[in-house]
Amino acid sequence: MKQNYINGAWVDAASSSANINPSNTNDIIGHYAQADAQQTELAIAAAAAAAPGWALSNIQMRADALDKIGSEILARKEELGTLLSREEGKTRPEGIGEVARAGAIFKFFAQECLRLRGDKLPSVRPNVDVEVTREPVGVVGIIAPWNFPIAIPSWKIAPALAYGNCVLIKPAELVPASVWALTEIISRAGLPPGVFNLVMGRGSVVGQAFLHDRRVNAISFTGSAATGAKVALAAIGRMAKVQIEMGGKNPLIVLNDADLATAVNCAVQGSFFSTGQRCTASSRLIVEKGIYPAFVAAVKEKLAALTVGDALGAGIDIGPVVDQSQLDQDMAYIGIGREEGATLAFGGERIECATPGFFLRPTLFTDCSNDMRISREEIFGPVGMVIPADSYEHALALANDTEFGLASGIVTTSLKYATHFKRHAEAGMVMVNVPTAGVDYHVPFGGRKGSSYGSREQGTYAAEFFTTVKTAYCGV
Ligand SMILES: NC(=O)C1=CN([C@@H]2O[C@H](COP(=O)(O)OP(=O)(O)OC[C@H]3O[C@@H](n4cnc5c(N)ncnc54)[C@H](OP(=O)(O)O)[C@@H]3O)[C@@H](O)[C@H]2O)C=CC1
Ligand SMILES: O=C(O)CCC(=O)C(=O)O
Repeated sequence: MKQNYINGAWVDAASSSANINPSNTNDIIGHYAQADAQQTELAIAAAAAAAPGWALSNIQMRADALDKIGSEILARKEELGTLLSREEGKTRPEGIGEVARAGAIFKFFAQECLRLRGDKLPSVRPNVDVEVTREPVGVVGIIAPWNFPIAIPSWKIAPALAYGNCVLIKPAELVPASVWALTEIISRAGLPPGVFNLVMGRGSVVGQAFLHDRRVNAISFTGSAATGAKVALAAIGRMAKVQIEMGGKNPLIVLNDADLATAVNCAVQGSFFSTGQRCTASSRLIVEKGIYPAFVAAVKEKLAALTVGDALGAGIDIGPVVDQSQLDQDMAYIGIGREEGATLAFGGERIECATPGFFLRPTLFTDCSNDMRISREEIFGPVGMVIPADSYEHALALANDTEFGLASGIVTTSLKYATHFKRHAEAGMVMVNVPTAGVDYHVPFGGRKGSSYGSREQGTYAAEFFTTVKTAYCGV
């Protein structure tokens, strides 16, 4: 059994769960510990005990530890990327790319340790000094999803540690191996016991314990909108700091003046790569009527040339869906699209490969309307849909007509429309002539409306969540 890591020690749990390769369900990657409520309580107690000391720890020591972690991740990116692809199903190049991103994130936050800033200001009163400083929040409970098994945990863990917080992390049950491997690296970085704790187990047990224990000062969650709403309510109910990243129904507008190759590349990458299992996926392609026929024909041609198969295979463009339940959800939405009257222009069926896995042909619906369920609800699979638009103004109105607001993209050669779109797209991240998915690691990540709640993740903006502001007045 791969153990949990609590208070600086590897510990067995009462039970374990099998981690299964979605490309080949005969391949069991390993058995991973499942903490119960009692073990989770021990982890919370360890983190709470370590917090006061870690909050005052030397910033050079924190920077060195994070830098060491980042270096080892980068040095082992091929091995760790292979493991990631084996457990999650994105292709090996995508897995290696994600691991490299995780390494870069640790190195970025290693430097951020050294850049903690404050303000010293004159007071409006005579003979008084005012100082504004940032302090750690304390213990941070991290609840992670399955679709980015190492990048999302890293962009929560690295800033938490950099700003002097203790960490409790619960990876998604479907993908414990990447965070376990990351923990093994962190365990050798010289952090005091209790500063970093891995608590693998069920959301309903471990996640719930984080949410309801007052010693956990902040909760950083990424996952579905349904779970996110429950997490937010529980955290706010006891006044814990909370940051929630959820889904999207991200539009990509293609205008008549777009470069066709750029439009097709953005659409195919954004909608179908990583098996469409990205919250930033382009799940609504809103296409102006003048370019619509050429665009649909070119996307279909590109989809026909893609190879679906074992995530670890050479030359594979699209790996499997993550598990049976996600595959069932994708197939159910394909059925819904047909019933709603959308045209099934490509795919729509499972694929048999050499190994038993959850393979689905990339699927394209055309002639969709924005009020169909497939245009409003997040599918989270390799299913794209094309919605015709009469004009730029019509396309923008359709793009903004959604419950979500994570990413929003446009493909155009017009500076006027690009500039207008950047200003008027109701989303946290706006993309012009680049795919909606695939973001930088050093700038803020997050959305609006039903996609996100709380302050932004990543880049220097992460300090907002992982620190708390103190204003000190001093009579002189
Ligand atoms: N905006 C963003 O940044 C991102 C959003 N997502 C969204 O995440 C979803 C896919 O991820 P998925 O893992 O299925 O999402 P879930 O919401 O099902 O799970 C996310 C995490 O929450 C845990 N959890 C489940 N129930 C509870 C609970 N009652 N209390 C506390 N924790 C709980 C899960 O644990 P368990 O291990 O038991 O499943 C998992 O670790 C998609 O909808 C996608 O859009 C994904 C990535 C990024
Ligand atoms: O698009 C990206 O690079 C990151 C997206 C992400 O975090 C997600 O889809 O869960």
